[in-house]
Amino acid sequence: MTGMTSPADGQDHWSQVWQDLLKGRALTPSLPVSPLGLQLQSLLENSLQRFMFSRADTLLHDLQACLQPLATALQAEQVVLLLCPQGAHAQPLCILSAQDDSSTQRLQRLALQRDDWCGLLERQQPRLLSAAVARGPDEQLVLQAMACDQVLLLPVGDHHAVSGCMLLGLSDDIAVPDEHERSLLSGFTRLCFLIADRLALMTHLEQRERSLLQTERLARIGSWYDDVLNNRITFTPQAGEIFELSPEVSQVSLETYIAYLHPDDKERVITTLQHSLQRLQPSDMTYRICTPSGRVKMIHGLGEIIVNAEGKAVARVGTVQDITEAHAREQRLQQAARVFESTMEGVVITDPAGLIEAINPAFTTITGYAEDEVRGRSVAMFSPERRQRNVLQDIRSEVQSRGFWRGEIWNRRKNGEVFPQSLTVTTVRDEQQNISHYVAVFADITRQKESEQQLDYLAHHDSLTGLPNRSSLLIKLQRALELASQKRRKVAVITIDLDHFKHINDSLGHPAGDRLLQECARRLRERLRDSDTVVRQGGDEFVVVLENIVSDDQVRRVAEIIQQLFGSAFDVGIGRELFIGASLGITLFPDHGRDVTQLISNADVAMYQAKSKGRNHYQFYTNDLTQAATDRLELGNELRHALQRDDELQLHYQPQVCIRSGRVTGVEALIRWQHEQEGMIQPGRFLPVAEDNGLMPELDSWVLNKACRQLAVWQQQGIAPLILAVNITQPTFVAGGLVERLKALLDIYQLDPSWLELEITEGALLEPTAQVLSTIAGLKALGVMLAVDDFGTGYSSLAYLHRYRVDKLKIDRSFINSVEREEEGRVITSTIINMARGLGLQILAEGVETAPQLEFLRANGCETYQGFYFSRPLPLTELALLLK
Ligand SMILES: Nc1nc2c(ncn2[C@@H]2O[C@@H]3COP(=O)(O)O[C@H]4[C@@H](O)[C@H](n5cnc6c(=O)[nH]c(N)nc65)O[C@@H]4COP(=O)(O)O[C@H]3[C@H]2O)c(=O)[nH]1
Repeated sequence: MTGMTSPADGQDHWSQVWQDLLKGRALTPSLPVSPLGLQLQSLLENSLQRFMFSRADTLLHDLQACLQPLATALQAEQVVLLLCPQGAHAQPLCILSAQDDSSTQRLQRLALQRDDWCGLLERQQPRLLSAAVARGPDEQLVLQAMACDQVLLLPVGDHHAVSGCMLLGLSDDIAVPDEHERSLLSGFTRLCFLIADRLALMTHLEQRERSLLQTERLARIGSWYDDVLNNRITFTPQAGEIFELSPEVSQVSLETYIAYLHPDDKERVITTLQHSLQRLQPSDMTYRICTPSGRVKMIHGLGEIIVNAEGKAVARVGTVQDITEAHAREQRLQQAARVFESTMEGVVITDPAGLIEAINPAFTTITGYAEDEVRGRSVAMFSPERRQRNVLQDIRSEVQSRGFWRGEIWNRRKNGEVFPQSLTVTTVRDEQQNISHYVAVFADITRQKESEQQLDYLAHHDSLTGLPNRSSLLIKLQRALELASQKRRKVAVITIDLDHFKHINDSLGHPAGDRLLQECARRLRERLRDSDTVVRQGGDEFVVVLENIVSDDQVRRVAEIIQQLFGSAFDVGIGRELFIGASLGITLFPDHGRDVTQLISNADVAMYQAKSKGRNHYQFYTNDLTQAATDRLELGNELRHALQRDDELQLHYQPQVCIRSGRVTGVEALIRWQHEQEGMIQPGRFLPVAEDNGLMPELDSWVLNKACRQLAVWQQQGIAPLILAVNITQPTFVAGGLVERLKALLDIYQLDPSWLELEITEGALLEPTAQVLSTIAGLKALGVMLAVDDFGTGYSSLAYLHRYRVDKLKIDRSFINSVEREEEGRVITSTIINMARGLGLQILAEGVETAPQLEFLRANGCETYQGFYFSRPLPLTELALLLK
C-alpha cells in the first residue's frame, strides 16, 4: 500500500542524508568557521529538520520557506532554486526567496531555458558570474534574469547529472561566500537535490496511489492491510465503501471486521483466516457481510501473509470485492441452467440461420435425438412435410418482426412418428440489437390432444348409445342447412319418440330401458345410410337428419323404414320379447323452418301430433300444428288451475251391466272437464296434456277422492251393492303412497272396500318390482278389487296377471269392435274369455255398441259389459235416474 510509508522509515532516510552532509563539512576542518558559516550551518540543520516532515503537498512551500532565511543570511537580493524533476513531461520548477512579479516572470522563463543555465555548470562546480566580466550570452542571460551585479551558481544534482541549480543574486558590495560557506551552500543544494528527487518520487507514488485507487473504484475491488501485531486493519476507500464505513474511518479492528460477517458464514471465515495465518498461506473465500444499511453483500476476499526476516507473520494484505450482483447473476444463470436441464419442455437454441446450437435433455426425451445428432443442423429437419416448412418460414418472419411466436405445430420424432407440439419461439438480441439466437421451447401435447379429442367426443356424443348428441345435432344440422341452401336441396329432420318408453323404463327398470335405447340406436345406425345423421337427443328421443332431399316421398319412405325398425320385437334381456313402436315428427328445410331451432321444434310439434293419433304414426309438420302445440301448453296451465279450483272437473259414470240379468252391477268413474270457455273437454284431449305436465298423480288423487265421497253417499242411500271402478294411471301406481292414501279415504268415508275397484293398465304390472309387489299386496290387504284395463293392447299373458291376484279383466274395445267384422277378433276375444274364466278371473267387455256384439259375449260366457249399447258415461243426476 503505497500511501502507507511509515514516518519511521522516512526518519532513517534523513539521518543518512545528515551523515553525508557532515561528511562534506569534514572536508574543510582546518578552516575557521565564519559567523555566516555558523548561521548557514544552523539554517541547514533547520531545513533538514523541516524536510524530514515534509509531505508531497507541503514540499514546495517548505523549500520556499528555507530560501528566505538563506537570502537574509547571505544578504542576497534573490535566492532562486531551479529544479528539473524527473519525468518526460515534468516542468522545471522555479522557487524564489522573495516574490516580486517582474522577477518571477523573468526567472520562470529562465527556468524553461534549462540548457542555457545547465551549460554554465558543466563540471558541476559552483560558478560566480559577474556583470563586469560577463562573457557568453548564457552568463548574460542569467545575470539579466537575476537582475544582479553578480550571481553565484551552485549545481543541484549528484555526480552523474545536474538536475537543477541554486542562484544567489549578490550586489557588488556584498562579499562572495568563502570556501567553507560555499561548501555549506553545496550541502544545501545537495539537500535540495534530494528533496527534488524525493518530490519526484512522492509525486510518482502519489500518482500511482491515485491510479490504484481509481483502478480499485473502477474494478470495485478494495484492498486492506492488516497489521496483525497491532490489530489494525486499514481499508482503502473502495474497501471502506464496500463495508459502508464512513469516509473518515479507514481503520478497524479485527473484532469490528468480524462483527460484519454474516452469522452463517462467520465461523468459516474466522477458521480460514486463522489457518491462513498459522500456515502462512494465502486465503481465498467467498462470504457474506451485513452492512450498517442492513444490506447483505456477497464478498470475494483474497489475502496473503507478510512475514518478517524471521519468517514470522507480521501483517496480511488482501482485496475485497463486492460480488453481490455477479453472484446473484451467477445464481440466476445456475437456476436457468438447472431449469434448462430439468424442465419437461424441450428447449432448442439456434443461431440466426436456424442452425441448432444446443438442446436440453427433455428435447432428447421428446424427439429421440441426441445433441450430437442435431447440433449444427437446421430445425427444418423435424418438419414432417414440405407444407410445414412454409410454416417455419412464417414463424421465422413473425419472430423477427414481433420478437416471438406461439402456437401449435406438428413435428417428427426420430422414429418417424409425427406428433403435435405447443411451441414458443423467442429471439435473443445482442448489444447492437441484432438477433444472436432463437430459443424455442416446446411441449409434446399428444396426450393433451388425445384427451381433447376424448373430451370433444364426450361433449358431442351420447355415452349410452355412442350416437352424436344434441350439441352435434345442432352443428351438423347447421352445416347441412348451409350446404342445402347452396345446392338448393331440401333437408329433412325426423324426431323419433319411443312409445311407452317411460312405462318400460319405470316397470322393467333402467338397465332394460338402456338396452332398449342401445338396440334402437343400433338399428337406426345399421339401417340408415352413412350420409344420414342419427342423433340421440336425450331420453327416448332420436333425431334423424336426411340431406339432399328432392321429394317428400323420399322422406316418407325413410319414416316407414324407421317405423318398421321400431315395430319389430326387441330383446332387452328380460326373458321375453318387447314390442314398442315410435312416433315420428317430420320437418323439411326450407318448407317448415329456415333455421335449426325452428326445424327441430316444429318436428317435435309434429311428433306430438303423431303420438296423439294413437302412437306408431308419423306426421309431417303443418302450420296448424304449431297452434295445436301452443294450445296444449295453455291447456296444461289451465288444467293445473282447474285442479286447484275444483269447480271445473267432474266425474261422469258409465254403467257396467251383468249380461245374464241385465242389472247394473257397477259404474266406471270417468273424468270430464267443463272448461269455462271451451265447454266440455273429453279426457282423450286433456289427459295427454296432464301426463306431459306431470299432473297425473294429482289428477288421479282428485278422482279417487271424489269417487270415494260419492261411494259413501251411495252407501248411505242404500244403493246396494254397486261397484265403483276408478282409473289409476301408471305414474300414480309406480310412485308409491297409493295404499296409504286409499286407506285414509276408506277410513274417512267408512267405505266397504269391496265396492271399490281400481283399474290399472297392463304397463303398471309389467315387471314385478318391489314397489309394484308391495302396492298390490297393500291394495289386496285393504280389500279393494283390482281390474286390468284395456286388456290385450299390452304385453301381458293371462297367467302372468294371475300371479298378481288381479280380480278382473276388461277386454279392450278394439277386440269387441272386431268381433262382428273379423274372425281373428272373434277367436282372440273368445280365447281371452275362456282362459280368464279358467283362471277364475272376472270378465268385463268394454265398448259394446251393438246387440250382435253383446250376443257374441253372452254366447262366449262373458259376465259383464259396458258400452254405448247400454249407456254412455252419464253425469251424476242422470245416473241417479237410471239407477232408480
Ligand atoms: N267408442 C266407444 N267408446 C266407449 C264405449 N263405451 C265406453 N266408451 C269409452 O271408453 C272409455 C272407457 O274408459 P277407459 O277404457 O278406462 O279409457 C279412459 C281412461 O283410460 C281415461 N280416463 C277417463 N277418465 C279417467 C279418470 O277419471 N282417471 C283416469 N286416470 N283416466 C281416465 O280416458 C279414457 C277415455 O275416457 P272416455 O273418453 O271417458 O272414454 C271412455 C268411454 O266413454 C263405446 O261403446 N264405444
